[in-house]
Amino acid sequence: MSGYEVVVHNSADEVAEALAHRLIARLAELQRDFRVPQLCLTGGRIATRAYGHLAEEGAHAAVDWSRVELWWGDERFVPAGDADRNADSTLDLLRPLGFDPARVHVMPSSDAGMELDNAADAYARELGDTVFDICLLGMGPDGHVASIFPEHPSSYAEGEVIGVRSSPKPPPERISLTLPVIDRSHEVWFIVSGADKAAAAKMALLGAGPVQVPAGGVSGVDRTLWLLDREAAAQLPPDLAARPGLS
Ligand SMILES: O=C(O)[C@H](O)[C@@H](O)[C@H](O)[C@H](O)COP(=O)(O)O
Repeated sequence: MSGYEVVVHNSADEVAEALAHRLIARLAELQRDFRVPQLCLTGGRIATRAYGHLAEEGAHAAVDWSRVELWWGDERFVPAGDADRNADSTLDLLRPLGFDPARVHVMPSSDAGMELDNAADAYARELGDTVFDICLLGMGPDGHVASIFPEHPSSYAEGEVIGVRSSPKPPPERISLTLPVIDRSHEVWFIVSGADKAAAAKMALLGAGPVQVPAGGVSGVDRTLWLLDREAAAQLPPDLAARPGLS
């Protein structure tokens, strides 16, 4: 288990740009070592902005996108094509990069012919013992990550992939990786923006437990990186946060 690094950017857009740049650099590095990087994506507004930057800048980068394996940390259990799906809009944005469909592991939609728990089990089988090189995570104002919510059965869940019911944030049914699977990632990168995240960021980084603040229960094996904007970092002790370029 790693300690964590905290980098504070001036704005949400700077966080999104920084994420895109870091992804390009790290994926290129992994490929130079002849690896097929395993990248786990997240939904949310800040991630979506970052994928926009990635699509623009990634086309000219030293990354062979057809040799990057894509996974998702969670998905809303709604029909394919529903505007609530994380993967559909992300793949639209990333289309210019030319990912290999065989390496794109989308979580099942609700119209795929499986009920929720079977769909979660199917994704667990697809995942097998995959270890993510990089797992991206947004964080909700309540400290939720993926679809693991505080004081909710999802925060106690065992296994690797779970069906989530009665999600405090709609839609109510979701599929999510569990904390143990996220924690076996080599690197976990949080991307967090906005004043409504400040209290949860503080609690997570100052050691709150995973049931109270799921984000606080997460760490990568080699690295746990928090990229925040100033608003989200507003309640952190001053000695905790580095400025960009220092890490
Ligand atoms: O499934 C969801 O309900 C959201 O995708 C959610 O988990 C999101 O990732 C975080 O709330 C951070 O999102 P923002 O980047 O939009 O703040």
